[in-house]
Amino acid sequence: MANHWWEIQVLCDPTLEDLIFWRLQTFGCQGTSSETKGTSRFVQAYLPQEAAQLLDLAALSLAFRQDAISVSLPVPGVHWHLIDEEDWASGWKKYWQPQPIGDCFLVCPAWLSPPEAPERTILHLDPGVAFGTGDHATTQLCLESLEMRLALNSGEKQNITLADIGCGSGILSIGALLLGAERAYAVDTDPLAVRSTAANAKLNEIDGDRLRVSQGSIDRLIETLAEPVDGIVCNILAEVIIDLIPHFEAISKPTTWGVISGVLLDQAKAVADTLEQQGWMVATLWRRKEWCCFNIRREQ
Ligand SMILES: C[S@@+](CC[C@H](N)C(=O)[O-])C[C@H]1O[C@@H](n2cnc3c(N)ncnc32)[C@H](O)[C@@H]1O
Repeated sequence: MANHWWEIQVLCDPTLEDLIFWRLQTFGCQGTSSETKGTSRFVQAYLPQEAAQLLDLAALSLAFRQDAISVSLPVPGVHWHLIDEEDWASGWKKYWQPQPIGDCFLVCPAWLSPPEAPERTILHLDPGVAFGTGDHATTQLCLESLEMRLALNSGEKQNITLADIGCGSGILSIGALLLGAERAYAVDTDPLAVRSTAANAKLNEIDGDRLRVSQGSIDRLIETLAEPVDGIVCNILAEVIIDLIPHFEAISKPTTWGVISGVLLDQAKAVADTLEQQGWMVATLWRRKEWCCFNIRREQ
């Protein structure tokens, strides 16, 4: 029995209520209620915290939006928050165990002792409230892509620099640095993520000069980077990524590659079209569950 729950609140046109209930139940919600608010219906649903991550909730919200648009009704207002977050902060840790990712990594919660003589590279993590425990398919796809780029090209990796846009817990930057990249420039619009990335860099004994983290987005990188980077990682949502892609060029050189995730399969075409329009070639497209990850490079 979970102690900590997502409370999902949806304010919708009454015509959409059944469809919203169906989506919430399919999503795994275990309790729902609804009431009238003015001319709308207010639906609440509950889900154990460990059953969904923020990207899943954002995807659910997108599905509500698309349902409404497809029948020309107003887009529902959707909010979610954790109930009992204070207890959750210590409670959820019980459920998180060391997790192997790809061929190289073992993501290890900071409060557990890592295995002695590990065969894998240990990535210590305490994400706090930031996204990026390694549990989500998109984070895994990005780490595996970085592994392919860095571990498999060991001769070329020494001088690699990386931009990590939407760094969350810092897991991707830290993974790249542990694989031998020289420096990562990480940004996130959420100040809690910035703090989490800096703390996780310390946990992994990564020098502050190798992982430079600041609050902001790609505009912050454009302002501050003295030179273009060798690689870009960006695991956010498709709508955000589509807006960011036209700015990738400003921090790139002709050989720059990218790892892009946070994209649902049915949004892949829109992202691929934008990449192509902006001079990026999709080298591989990996998928896991309903998510995909683009490995891209500049079109020569
Ligand atoms: C899905 S999490 C990814 C975290 C981590 N990189 C990973 O792969 O697990 C997305 C992160 O992007 C941040 N974010 C959202 N929009 C952004 C934007 N426009 N620019 C930079 N960061 C953004 C969020 O605050 C969140 O921490």
